[in-house]
Amino acid sequence: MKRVVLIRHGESKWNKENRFTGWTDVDLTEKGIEEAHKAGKYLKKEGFQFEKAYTSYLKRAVKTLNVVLDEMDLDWIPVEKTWRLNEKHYGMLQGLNKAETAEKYGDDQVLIWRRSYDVPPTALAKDDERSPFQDPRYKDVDEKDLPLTEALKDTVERILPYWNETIVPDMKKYNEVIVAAHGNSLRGIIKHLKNISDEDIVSLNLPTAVPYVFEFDDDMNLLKDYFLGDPEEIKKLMEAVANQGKAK
Ligand SMILES: O=C(O)[C@H](O)COP(=O)(O)O
Repeated sequence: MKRVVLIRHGESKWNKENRFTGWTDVDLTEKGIEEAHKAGKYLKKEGFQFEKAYTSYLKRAVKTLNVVLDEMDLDWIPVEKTWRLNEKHYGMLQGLNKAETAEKYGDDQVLIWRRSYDVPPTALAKDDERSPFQDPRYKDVDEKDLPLTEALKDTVERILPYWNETIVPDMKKYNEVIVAAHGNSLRGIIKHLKNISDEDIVSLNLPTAVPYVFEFDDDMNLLKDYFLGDPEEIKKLMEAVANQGKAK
């Protein structure tokens, strides 16, 4: 059996302030670091032995992964970073408060921007200081691949080549790997793995730093998936994420 664990980063400073983050590189809060420690302890207790890890170019995911691996005494395993696992790019919404945006444009519009499969927020200008075109970390990315905004569909389109061409082939030699990424980039992977419809993916909300385990047979056919943790608590955390985009 093969196992891939997906984990969203711990609480970030902008999660705490309820701001759209996307590709903005914000740090974890103390609570976020604690959440990552808790996840690492849990994974260790359950006997996971990751052989490789994958994460994004954004520090909230990188640092979460480091804390998890440290808790598991697995600091030494190979870690591959890729821009393809970055969060969905939130365009002009990046930096805005989600509840205030809902007060201004309505809960329904914010739900479309956050969760619809194919409607992106307004794009950033290429020369906006927040644009990835202005950020040296993306200098090796083909310009045609760099987003100025994204719907989940666009996020899925840039993640799937990485899933299919890097992670799946790696699973020929590894039995257990971990992917530390973001709410929406992971929703994209989960949509693909579980064949979730464009309509049903709207209601999937991932809590921060809760390990989500996917078990596969040797041919990478999905056998089962489950969160590690108390189901009631996880349900409450998911509802809280959903409510972040509602007017107060
Ligand atoms: O980019 C963000 O703001 C968060 O990582 C995910 O936000 P969402 O739950 O509003 O999509």
